[in-house]
Amino acid sequence: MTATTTGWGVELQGVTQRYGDVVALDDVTLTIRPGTITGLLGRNGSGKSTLAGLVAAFRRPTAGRVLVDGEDPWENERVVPGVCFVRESGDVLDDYSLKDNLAYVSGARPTFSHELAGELMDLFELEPQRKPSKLSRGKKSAFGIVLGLASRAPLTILDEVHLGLDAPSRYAFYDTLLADYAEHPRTLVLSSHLIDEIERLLEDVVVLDRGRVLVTQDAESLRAEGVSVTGPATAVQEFVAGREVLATQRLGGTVQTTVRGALVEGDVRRAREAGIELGPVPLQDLFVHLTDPNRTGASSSRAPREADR
Ligand SMILES: Nc1ncnc2c1ncn2[C@@H]1O[C@H](COP(=O)(O)OP(=O)(O)OP(=O)(O)O)[C@@H](O)[C@H]1O
Repeated sequence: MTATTTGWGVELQGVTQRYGDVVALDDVTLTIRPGTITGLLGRNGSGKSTLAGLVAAFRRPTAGRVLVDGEDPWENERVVPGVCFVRESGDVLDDYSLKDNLAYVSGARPTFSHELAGELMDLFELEPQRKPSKLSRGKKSAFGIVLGLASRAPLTILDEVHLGLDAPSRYAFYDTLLADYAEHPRTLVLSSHLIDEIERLLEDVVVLDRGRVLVTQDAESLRAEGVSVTGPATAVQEFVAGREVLATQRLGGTVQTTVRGALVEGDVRRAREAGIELGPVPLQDLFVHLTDPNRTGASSSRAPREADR
């Protein structure tokens, strides 16, 4: 295997995945840059796990092409050992101890770090002699994380693995992930519908919505795209005219509108003169607005919904 230090990239070209009548992914084209931490975000059922499963070569797409480090991963002896896909459900040998599971995985992963595995086992207080079937949900998730991070695979996909962890364990996971990523650059994909906690980790963001790509962008520019505009109703209405309005709330004569689209030169001065306050929008809020099923059109401006009035 030619594991690079900067990780493997992923490309999907016109990928469709059907399960009978269900179209889980619909003509998806996107790139995951090598050597980045990418957030694979989307509401329940949006197709995140399906996409991850295709990249990990668990199945072949109904149509389109999946490329991992430039090659089709399906039954690919070079690529498959370099892709580590950890699901919350956990793909472990339930009748074997954690220690035996670690031995099994390390044998299949040339990049596996026993040192990091040991550190993480201690951090999450996992006893090597225990069997996965005897672990609590949180400890099971933690063990998945041990396998995922210690594998140091050039492409690691962690699918909702942190959801079962309590808050201290989640923060320990985020810190360890960042520290290890800094020392051992690779491609990490974190799938989640809970964004507030992981957003500080993300360099790139892919948002899926009902099987389609809604956003694929670097996190910094996506953050800069969301602007909260607050002030007197008429002034705000004039200021946001021609912009993509994601949501509007009214409180008496004051209106708070969330718009998508980076500020342009002169906006800050114009806002100040009109008595308008401009502020950032958390990625989580932007995600909620973008994936709102009542939202029409991804790029056009729209009038506030009735419910907003
Ligand atoms: N094996 C399957 N058979 C039939 N339908 C499936 C199968 N796996 C997924 N689906 C359907 O495909 C769609 C996408 O599911 P997927 O699990 O990929 O979404 P997700 O974004 O990972 O969801 P969640 O956040 O709830 O885990 C859903 O409508 C789901 O019901």
